[in-house]
Amino acid sequence: MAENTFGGVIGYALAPKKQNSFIRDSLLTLAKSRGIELVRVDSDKPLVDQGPFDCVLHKLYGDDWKRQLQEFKTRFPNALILDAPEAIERLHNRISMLQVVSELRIQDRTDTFGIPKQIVIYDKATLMDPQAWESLKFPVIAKPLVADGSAKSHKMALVFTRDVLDKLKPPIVLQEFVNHGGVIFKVYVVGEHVRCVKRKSLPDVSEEKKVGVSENLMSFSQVSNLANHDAENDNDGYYRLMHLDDTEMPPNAFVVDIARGLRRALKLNLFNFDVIRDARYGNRYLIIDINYFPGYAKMPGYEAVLTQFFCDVMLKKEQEEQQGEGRVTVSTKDNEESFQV
Ligand SMILES: Nc1ncnc2c1ncn2[C@@H]1O[C@H](COP(=O)(O)OP(=O)(O)OP(=O)(O)O)[C@@H](O)[C@H]1O
Ligand SMILES: O=P(O)(O)O[C@H]1[C@H](O)[C@@H](O)[C@H](OP(=O)(O)O)[C@@H](OP(=O)(O)O)[C@H]1O
Ligand SMILES: [Mg+2]
Ligand SMILES: [Mg+2]
Repeated sequence: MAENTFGGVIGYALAPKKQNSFIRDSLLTLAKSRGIELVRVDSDKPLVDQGPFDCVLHKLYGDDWKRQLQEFKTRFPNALILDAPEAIERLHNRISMLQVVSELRIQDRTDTFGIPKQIVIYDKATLMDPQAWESLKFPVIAKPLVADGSAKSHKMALVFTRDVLDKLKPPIVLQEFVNHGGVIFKVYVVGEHVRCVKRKSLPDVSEEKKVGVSENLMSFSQVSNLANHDAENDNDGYYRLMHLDDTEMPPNAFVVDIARGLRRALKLNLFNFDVIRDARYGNRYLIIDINYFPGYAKMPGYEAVLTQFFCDVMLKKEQEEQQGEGRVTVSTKDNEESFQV
């Protein structure tokens, strides 16, 4: 969208860690130069008593926060909430999160996409029932069903054999581990903007390893965040070893189509998704994770991307108000509201 002059005030409500990484002076300055003021929401005070805000940008959890957003929306119907809590909640469960992928219809003759085979286990009894997982091929990754941003929700285990399943704590998702050359693609979405970057992932598991592992369960957490891997900052040689540099990116148009499809289906503006390329095929891509409001500051030039997005949001809000619709949100389901530029 072309540069516009519609500025506004955006209240941000973020956990301290997210605030530290996202709210940088470089972002504040650039946004300000385009008429966007970013103001911290004080979580010790009621949201309705703060502002006025044209928009509330948030990543906080819990019923009290949801109630506060609802109250704010009732009091200030023209204010935007980015994004709608009901839409975000879909990403808090690793099953509903990926269900949306199967709803996407994208025309591409060479590349295909989907999700790895997975099952959900709610209790120990089912976990110990061989029938429950007989359709799965090992190794599998055990992921907590809940993906609510807690440290616990990122604790995963690579499970090589069935006999260690009893060590897992349901509710979990068991997802087939797919070899993908040790490199993951992270696709950042900010409204219409889509950016794909390469990151470190788990290394492939060889056929020998599948049968002869000494450790049948390997725990890990946030592997793609472990270090900043780029060619210049390759302290442990991973970049060179895993050929991160040589790894071909997925076709950009294909990635953009998936991103836009997901955005529409999820009714979200701010998210990223993790994609791996199935090493068995080379043109088959699997979406394994979708995250609300990810670490945008890790995206090169995030200040310009976010600032443009804020301007686009303000422009669209202004246009819709001028059209006299009064309401700028698009109603979807009962109680669910979303806004997309
Ligand atoms: N099915 C799979 N096959 C191969 N590797 C996988 C698979 N699922 C996950 N991984 C690896 O495990 C890592 C963590 O998985 P996932 O992205 O689901 O967890 P997460 O904690 O939600 O991550 P994030 O920090 O991105 O939120 C991935 O980045 C990838 O390296
Ligand atoms: O703490 P939760 O709510 O789970 O969110 C995390 C996401 O799951 C991760 O995907 C973010 O890291 P990436 O931007 O590298 O995906 C990660 O980014 P951060 O560590 O920079 O904040 C978080 O946003
Ligand atoms: Mg992930
Ligand atoms: Mg995640």
